[in-house]
Amino acid sequence: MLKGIIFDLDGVITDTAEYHYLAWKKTAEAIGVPFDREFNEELKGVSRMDSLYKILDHGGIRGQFSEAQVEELAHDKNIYYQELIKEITPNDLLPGIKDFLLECKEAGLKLGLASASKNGPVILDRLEVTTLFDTIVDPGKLKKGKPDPEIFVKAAAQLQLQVNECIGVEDAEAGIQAIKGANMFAIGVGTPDRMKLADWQVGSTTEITLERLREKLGE
Ligand SMILES: O=P(O)(O)OC[C@H]1O[C@@H](O)[C@H](O)[C@@H](O)[C@@H]1O
Ligand SMILES: [Mg+2]
Repeated sequence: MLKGIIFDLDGVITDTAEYHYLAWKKTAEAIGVPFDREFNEELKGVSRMDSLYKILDHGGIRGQFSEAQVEELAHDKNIYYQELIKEITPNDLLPGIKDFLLECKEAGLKLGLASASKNGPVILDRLEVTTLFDTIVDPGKLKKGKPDPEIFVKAAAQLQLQVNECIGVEDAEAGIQAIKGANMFAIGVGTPDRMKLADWQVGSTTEITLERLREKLGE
């Protein structure tokens, strides 16, 4: 029986996925690595350092950078990103998502956040939805990032629920793999070709309601 819902943040609750894209594009192009939306899909859900290594590998230039230089590039990306998220307000919540969160709370479901982003708590505050979440997984304490299921398994444990009592919501292919790896039902926000592994694919967050979810779960 459904008792908890575990959400990704970027691209599910707010459109910060676009800001990550812009900040990575600026970082990649500054070091001569071509960067487009197609390649960006591979970075969705992936931690800051792992994303940067993917970019360096994509350009075939990983060997040219010392560890300290890589740290500096990651730091620069985060500065660009933090500049972009400065002006976030509750108006930046993706359509329908606040209603869904409230609906779930009213139904007594527990809500968790499973985002790889270290900026997650600040963004939730700016969106004024922090108090709706019963738990937030600290991405700094994970051994493995998405697509590993660890973050979703941990979120369920923090909610004091079994994995089969929880479902996950994601917009990244790596995120859907993580949810499925945790043996949970996955809602995928995105195009059918990218959300192939999802149990329920939606093109927009407006399509997600508790009634429809219960129908999909057969409850
Ligand atoms: O750099 P941050 O804010 O810690 O975010 C890490 C990752 O967080 C994920 O939620 C995003 O999908 C990734 O694009 C991002 O790289
Ligand atoms: Mg995401």
